[in-house]
Amino acid sequence: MIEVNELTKRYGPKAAVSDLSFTVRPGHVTGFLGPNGAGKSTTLRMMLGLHHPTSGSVTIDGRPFADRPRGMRHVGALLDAHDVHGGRTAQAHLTALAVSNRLPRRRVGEVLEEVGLGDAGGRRIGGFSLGMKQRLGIATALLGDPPVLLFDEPLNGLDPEGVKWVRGLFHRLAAEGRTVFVSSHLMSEMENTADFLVVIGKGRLIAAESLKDFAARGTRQSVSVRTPDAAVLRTVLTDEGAHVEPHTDNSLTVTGLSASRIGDLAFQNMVPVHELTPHTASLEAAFMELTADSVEYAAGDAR
Ligand SMILES: Nc1ncnc2c1ncn2[C@@H]1O[C@H](COP(=O)(O)OP(=O)(O)OP(=O)(O)O)[C@@H](O)[C@H]1O
Repeated sequence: MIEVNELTKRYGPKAAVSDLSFTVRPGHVTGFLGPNGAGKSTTLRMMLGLHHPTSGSVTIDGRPFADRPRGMRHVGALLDAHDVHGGRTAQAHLTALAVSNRLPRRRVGEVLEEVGLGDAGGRRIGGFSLGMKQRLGIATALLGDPPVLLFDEPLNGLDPEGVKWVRGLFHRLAAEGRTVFVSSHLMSEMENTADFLVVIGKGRLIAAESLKDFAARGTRQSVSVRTPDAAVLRTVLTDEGAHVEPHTDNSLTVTGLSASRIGDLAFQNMVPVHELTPHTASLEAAFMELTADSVEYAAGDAR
């Protein structure tokens, strides 16, 4: 479990992270979402003891990461896929890390296979595509077989097949009981990847909850209803306190009542219903709404 307690990081007068508190639990994939510049990378670096907080603390399973002698055996991280020596082969890069962290050398072959780079182990990293570098970064995080895994934008540069593979891998790692914490600035990337979300904007916490609860915060749920007696049903639903928007094709868009309540009311008033479709709020819409005030640079800012 990762516990972030009232974490603040200032660079001069600017606060990159402000009074941030949240918990990341094992057994789930938790998405760490926020627009560009929200403070995700700064927070991840503080989790790993690479940046010192101005105030507050982060513990991983009860202790700061810096106090963990087992290092890569306890926490695996991918922070920047480009941060590797291009002249080395993937195999040499991982072997150096295995040796310096006293990990068994056999892990090198295992993790290369695991990330689909089994045939590329002998090639120089300088010739790797961004997607291959991401896979190598994931292999590095897995090298120590750690219970806690942190990934900064791991889906960047992956093709659709690669994205599908990463999602499967993260779900499997979480199902094994590990803590999997994954950052992204795109809700679309997290939608089928994470079970829980920690959302930040301008360094502050916006939400820490399940994906389902997060979606429910956004645009209100609406229901499409189609009926030959649109005028009658509109009156019935409005009397019940719903907001009803009529359309020319005998359909209504209703907010403020559930689909089942609308169906019951139509039945009680003998109004035939030809369609009743609930529309849940899109996650993207919820994310845009909640972070709208936190975007550092929006289109139209340039003058
Ligand atoms: N070393 C630094 N010196 C000064 N300001 C910094 C430094 N590192 C980060 N910042 C600022 O802190 C804020 C948070 O940056 P950070 O990289 O953590 O955001 P992020 O959410 O990871 O963004 P992105 O999705 O663009 O990577 C930004 O405004 C950034 O400009």
